Order: sequence, then structure tokens, then C-alpha cells
Amino acid sequence: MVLGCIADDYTGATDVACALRRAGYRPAIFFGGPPAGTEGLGDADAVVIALKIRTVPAERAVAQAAEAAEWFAGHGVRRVYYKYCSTFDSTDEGNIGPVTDALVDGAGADVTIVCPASPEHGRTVYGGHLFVHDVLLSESSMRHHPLTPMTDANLVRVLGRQTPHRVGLVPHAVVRSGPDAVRARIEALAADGVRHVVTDAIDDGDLAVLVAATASLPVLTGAAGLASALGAGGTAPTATARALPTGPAVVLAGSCSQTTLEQVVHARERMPSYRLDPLATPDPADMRDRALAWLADHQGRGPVLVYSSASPEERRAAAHVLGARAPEVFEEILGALALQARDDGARRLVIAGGETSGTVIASLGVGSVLVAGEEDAGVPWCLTTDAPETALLLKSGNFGGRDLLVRATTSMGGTA
Ligand SMILES: Nc1ncnc2c1ncn2[C@@H]1O[C@H](COP(=O)(O)OP(=O)(O)OP(=O)(O)O)[C@@H](O)[C@H]1O
Ligand SMILES: O=C(O)[C@@H](O)C(=O)CO
Repeated sequence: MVLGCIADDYTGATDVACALRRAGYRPAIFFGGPPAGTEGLGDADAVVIALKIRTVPAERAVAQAAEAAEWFAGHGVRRVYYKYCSTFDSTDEGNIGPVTDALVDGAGADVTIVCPASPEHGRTVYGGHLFVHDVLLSESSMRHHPLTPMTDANLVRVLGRQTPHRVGLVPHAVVRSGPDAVRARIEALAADGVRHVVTDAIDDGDLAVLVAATASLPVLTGAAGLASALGAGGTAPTATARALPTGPAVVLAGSCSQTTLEQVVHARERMPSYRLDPLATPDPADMRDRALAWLADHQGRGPVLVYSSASPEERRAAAHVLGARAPEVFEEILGALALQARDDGARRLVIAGGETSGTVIASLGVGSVLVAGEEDAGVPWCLTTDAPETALLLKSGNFGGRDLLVRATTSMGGTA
């Protein structure tokens, strides 16, 4: 095993696993923490430990990340990659700053880079400002995120609120000057007491420069873009040609991102669907039981969709009913639906949303998966290593074409 990756949510883990496959690694994903043994590791040369630490209290996030890093150190891994969201999903309390500090301290390092750029998904960083396609992060739909509303696009400032250490910047002109210039700038910043170096990057060439410039750093942090530039030396991906289990799929959507909302509209027109609606069923237990009953009635005849995905206005109206518990209530119900769906024979589950995926994986008790073909950019099929073999598509909220939820129900397994 040459690379250890810690992902702060489950869809982020599948996204970075895609990137590592493209870079020539053979990744395995373990959910919830390091595995007890090496079962499920197969011939993996990169391990992604998927955690659900994006929105938990910072101490808990730090403890879980440190446990994963120790496991890597105990298994001979000399390099750790901390994967967070390409839209830098976090709050003033963390958890990107505290977790990065713990990993840097644990590795005995003094500096690391901060690189959420993922040009393939339209995430670029210029002058330390994060752009989502052609708008600043703070003007994108991420400003309405239910858990981590992003209202500031200046990453030096955002991260500065999350860490007691100094945050610096390698501007684009330096990146364009090549690896030696970037290395020299990082060294100069570190000598000046800077620990976190935000790096501008607007295309894959910039990411390649950053990878070359940081070859000696034991901790790297970023989204999947930087990971895809980490060449592994040409080893061939495995687990690409596995046939997916067949049978009607169940689609569960808890993401409220603009992209997911559009995918849900598209899917609703093409398969039976059920909306978790707190205005119609204010009692969470009642909402759950009705949804479970609907699923039991409809599952098995063809693909079906259950969703809580809602626009900011709909969420505001629902907040009067469920209050601050709303995210948790919907996650729990979607987790219960996933378990019932699998118990009733579903072998293909399509889940939209990172937190939602985390709860679903926990509810199903899935420990590890093999990463198979990519259904859409950054969205691979995952095959459970435990019985019953189940194909899972864990979709990041912002990822995928408009037809992804529908396409996934009949897909043969995406592209290698
Ligand atoms: N109608 C709703 N009202 C309030 N909260 C909701 C509603 N529907 C879903 N949620 C919550 O919003 C959160 C969405 O987060 P999730 O991580 O699942 O999606 P995402 O952030 O779009 O995806 P990703 O993390 O992959 O980018 C979850 O906690 C979910 O339970
Ligand atoms: O980086 C991204 O945008 C995604 O992998 C993600 O983290 C979604 O939660």
C-alpha cells in the first residue's frame, strides 16, 4: 500500500477513489474507520478510509482522522491525502483546519498545501478564491447548503477562521512558473511560519505542477482533482469489468444541491416516486412508516425513487415543522428505506448526497467496497465485498448529468 487517503464524507471517498483509479492506483474503500484486519484489501495499493466527519464536532473529526492516520502509519504508508469537498464544505469551527492540523502534527511535518481545485467539475482557485464554474463559491448555490452554507469564497480567510496557524497563498503566476518556483515559495512561506498553503490552480496542468512541487510533503490535502494528478506509475486498475447485480434499482435522494434537484425532477417524470414531505406528515415516525409502506408496495416492479431533496424555500417552510432536526430526520428515514429495500431484494441502490450516503452505508452495515466503472465523472459504482453483493452508486450532491439517476437504474456498469 503506497497511498493512504482519508475522505471526510462517503461520496467524497468514491470521488477520490475514481481519481486514484485514473491515476493508475488500485483503490479500496473502507467505511467508518480503519478495518480490523486486512480482509477486503485484495491487491489494493491505495486505501481510502471514508469517514463522516464533515459536520461532526471538531474534536470527534480530529480523533477519527488521527485514528485513520495511525492505521496508515502502522501499515507502512508514508503519505496521507486528506480529501475534502471541492466546494470546501466546512464551517468556522472546522473541520478542514483542525483535521489538517492534526494530520500535519502527526506526520511531524510543518507545512501542507490546500488544493480544492477540481477543474473537471468546474472548481478552480484563483487569487485564493474558489470558483464554481464561472461564479465565486459564495455566489453559487452552495451558499444555501443545509449543513455547510459557503458564504465566503476567499479560502485564506475561510481556513484562517478554522486554525490557529498561519495560512498563505501560492498565486497562479508562481504555479505557472513551474514546480521549482512553487517549491521555493512553499519553503519560504513555511520558514515564515505558514502551515497551510492555499494553491491557485485552474487546470490539470497546474495540478501536475503542484504534485511535482510537493513530492516531499508527507501530507497533502485537497479534493479529487489533485489526487488524479498523483501518477502511480502505470499500474492497471482492477475490478473494472465486474458485472453489476441486476434487478430493479431503488434511488434514494437526500441531497438538496441544485444538480440533485434537477436530477430528481428528471427521474420523477420517468419512475414512480415518493416525496418525504414534513408538511404532509409532520411526525417523523409517521413519515418514516408511510415511506416504508410505499416502498414495500412499489419496489420490485421497476426502478423507484424516494427523495427528501427540496429547494431552499421548501426547506424554510419545512423548518417550521421539524426545526434543526430536519437533516437528521431525513437521513435516518432514507437509511431505514435502504435497509428495507435490500432486505426485500434490491441489489442496486443509487444514493444522492454525501451525508445521506454515510447514513445509508451505516444502516446497511457495509464495511468495504471495490471500486468499479465510473457512471459519471467522479461517480463510480461500488460493489460491496460482503454478502449480499450489492451495487451502490453514491453520488456527490453536485455531480452527474441530469439523467444520472435514471441512467444508473439500467446501467451495465459505467466506463472503466
Ligand atoms: N427537505 C429537507 N429539509 C432539510 N434538510 C434536508 C432535506 N432533505 C435533505 N436534507 C438534509 O440535507 C443534507 C444534505 O446533505 P448531503 O451531504 O446528503 O447532500 P449534499 O451535501 O448535496 O451532497 P455532498 O455532500 O455529496 O455534496 C442531509 O443532512 C439531508 O438529510
Ligand atoms: O469534492 C467534491 O465535490 C465531492 O467529492 C464531495 O466531497 C461531495 O461531498
